[in-house]
Amino acid sequence: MSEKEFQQVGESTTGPAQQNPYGPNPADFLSNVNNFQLIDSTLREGEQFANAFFSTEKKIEIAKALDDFGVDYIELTSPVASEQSRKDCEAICKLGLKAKILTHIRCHMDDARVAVETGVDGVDVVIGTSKFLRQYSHGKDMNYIANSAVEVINFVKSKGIEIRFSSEDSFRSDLVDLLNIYKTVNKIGVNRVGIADTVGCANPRQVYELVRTLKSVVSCDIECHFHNDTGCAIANAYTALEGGARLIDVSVLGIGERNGITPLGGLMARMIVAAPEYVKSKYKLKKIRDIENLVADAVEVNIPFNNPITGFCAFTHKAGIHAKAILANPSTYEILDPHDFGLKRYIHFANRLTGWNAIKSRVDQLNLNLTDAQIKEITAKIKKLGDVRPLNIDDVDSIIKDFHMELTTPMLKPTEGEGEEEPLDITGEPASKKVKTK
Ligand SMILES: CC(=O)SCCNC(=O)CCNC(=O)[C@H](O)C(C)(C)COP(=O)(O)OP(=O)(O)OC[C@H]1O[C@@H](n2cnc3c(N)ncnc32)[C@H](O)[C@@H]1OP(=O)(O)O
Ligand SMILES: O=C(O)CCC(=O)C(=O)O
Ligand SMILES: [Zn+2]
Repeated sequence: MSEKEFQQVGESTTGPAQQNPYGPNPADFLSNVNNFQLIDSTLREGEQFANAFFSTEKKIEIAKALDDFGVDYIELTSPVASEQSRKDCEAICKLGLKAKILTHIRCHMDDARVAVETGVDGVDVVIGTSKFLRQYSHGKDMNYIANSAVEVINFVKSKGIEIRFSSEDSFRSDLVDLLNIYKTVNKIGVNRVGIADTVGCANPRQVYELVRTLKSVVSCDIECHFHNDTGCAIANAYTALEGGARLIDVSVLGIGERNGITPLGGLMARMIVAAPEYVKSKYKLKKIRDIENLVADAVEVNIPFNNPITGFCAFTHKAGIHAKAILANPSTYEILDPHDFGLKRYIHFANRLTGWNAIKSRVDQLNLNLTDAQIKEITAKIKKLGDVRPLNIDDVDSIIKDFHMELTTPMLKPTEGEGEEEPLDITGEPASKKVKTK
């Protein structure tokens, strides 16, 4: 459907989010909903998306766009993945971006030695702690994991750059194992610990509980990484922040392994409702559409129709009841203000679910003078035609203009023998059936 089929309505609303009664509970002193940071992993997790191939130039373009948007960190593919990955990592480090540059490695000295030479601001270290990964991925026990974590962390710290330790598959790991390893790495001064829902199995309640528990055993910041296999990635990120996590991993459009992780745009939609001032002051929300288009083009996908914020109908209102209320006050059916994202709202009135209020607003836009009764009559014609086929804005405008013209043009008297067959208008009704009163 083209934009032309919609009527654009309204100016910026006065902060519907601020009136949201479901905002964070101010009594929750651990919450970081008003004080979170973003680690964008489009150039790491996102490169693991099935369709992704980023040339050096494309990586640089994406990194610059993310930096301009205001993400706090940009995470890059491991420099040991390939020779070009290492060179790209070095090239991005040299750009002098405001965002800190991280690279993501296995918990192994071989990887760490290469990582610290790239010029990154920090290293994200990960190792699987669940039974599945310990048995079938790397084959190491918790004791070995703890020892190699300590070695890698101390080494990276000695280079004067940030270090984060994360357990892969945290939600299928033994809680005691997890807390022990996190306590160990916290003690030796890791900058952050990470929780990863690697298979997307966690729900928001489990996330909240794990973050709160972890918060009671470590003093460093907590980062969270959520896969979206069961559709909880945004909700889990939000509850992680409520529970006291400080950093969330995102990628543009959520691209990553399988169906990906918490999407940057979707998380912004959630967070602007919860913390409007913080989000608006920190991130250039009007850039979201451009960044999504950039990445969508790069990995050859379309933006999903139901994407938060940028889905083609994210701010399009259709049913008559909705349209009437939106025209009166957009907050009736919008929790997000499209203008915050440099976008517009539309009323889709060319269909049989429309109502006379929506049609009246189109009549006003066309600068025509018709009574409410006349507009209701036009609405009935639109619905009648809308029962037969999909409509577009030109259909509706023709019905309106035709009706108006009939009102304002004097009827020609048929000469004898002519006019037995009255002309039908676009809706198939005799033109003379129109109400002529004002
Ligand atoms: C959940 C995640 O997304 S984690 C991040 C995933 N990212 C990547 O995999 C980056 C891209 N990967 C690569 O380029 C390659 O897999 C490399 C270069 C890292 C390794 O390649 P290869 O040496 O050929 O090994 P391969 O990929 O087949 O297997 C992974 C190896 O890493 C080991 N390993 C896996 N995870 C870890 C870990 N967290 N810490 C230490 N070692 C690990 C495995 O035991 C296996 O070692 P093996 O050679 O003894 O079998
Ligand atoms: O490093 C991390 O925290 C997460 C790694 C990852 O991509 C995952 O576990 O899904
Ligand atoms: Zn992941």
